[in-house]
Amino acid sequence: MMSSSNMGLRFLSYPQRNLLMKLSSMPSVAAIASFGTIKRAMACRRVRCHLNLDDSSSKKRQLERVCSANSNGKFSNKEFISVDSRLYEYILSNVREPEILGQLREETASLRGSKMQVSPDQAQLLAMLVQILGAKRCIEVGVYTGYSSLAVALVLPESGRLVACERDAIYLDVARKYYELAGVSHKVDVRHGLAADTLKSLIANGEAGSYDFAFIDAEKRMNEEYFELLLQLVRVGGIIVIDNVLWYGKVADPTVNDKQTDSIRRLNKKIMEDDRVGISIVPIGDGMTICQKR
Ligand SMILES: C[S@@+](CC[C@H](N)C(=O)[O-])C[C@H]1O[C@@H](n2cnc3c(N)ncnc32)[C@H](O)[C@@H]1O
Repeated sequence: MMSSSNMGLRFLSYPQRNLLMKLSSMPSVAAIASFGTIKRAMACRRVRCHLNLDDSSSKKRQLERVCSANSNGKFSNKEFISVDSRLYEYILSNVREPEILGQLREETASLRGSKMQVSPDQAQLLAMLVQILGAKRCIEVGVYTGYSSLAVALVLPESGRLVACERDAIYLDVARKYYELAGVSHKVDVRHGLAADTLKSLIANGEAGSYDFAFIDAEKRMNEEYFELLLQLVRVGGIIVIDNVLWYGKVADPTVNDKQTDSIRRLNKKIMEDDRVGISIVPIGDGMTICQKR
């Protein structure tokens, strides 16, 4: 049996668990706050903090977690925390993950691309947003094996509908199996094909302005197109969530200029300047932007 302090580890496969334990023993690794990105956390840059090297190691660790945003005094030296592996484990141990989602996560862990899955804390946030909105009509772009879509479908009312867009049929087989097991198949309208085509067909079908909630989590270079199409499909007051907006921290690193990073940066800037939506970047997982249509 797992001790309560290790409860968060139940979310991890054995290789990930081992990796996390290694990370825990490395005092200055700022593990990125994502279940799906623990491997990448090994390469994660240290967060620069004001450290007193004479302090005890526990005090040092505390200071490492509390950092100061001190860019030209613009943000009044506001303090914030970085999530290391121990703190992230604590967060995971406080996530209420439905049993069926846990089973899907375990099954997915052995599949190619399992790191693409959103983390349990992210799925919990998506489900909560759907509930706060009282959403009935939702869209997901990028289903993979169905973890985030199942989290949403589980909290939709019986009359609710989730249009689930995915181009890879093999992943959809797993997703469909879990929709069945969870008893939510009737709420999920699976669309196998390119997501942009599906979104355009919904618009052509007169469904613009009729959706409450959308989640974008597919090919990052397509995000701008997905965002524009979804902005047509979502009603005023509805929400669009975009995943991976921090891109493992690369968006803030001026030395990184690959196409994917550039496209994520460009969209972040565009959305920041876009009066059509209210916005909030939430540093959960690999970063999510919550946009509310005005
Ligand atoms: C990051 S994964 C989605 C993870 C999922 N939201 C979850 O939490 O389990 C991205 C998925 O988008 C799919 N995808 C990528 N490009 C796509 C496209 N143009 N149309 C539809 N699906 C696409 C991929 O096949 C992959 O399964």
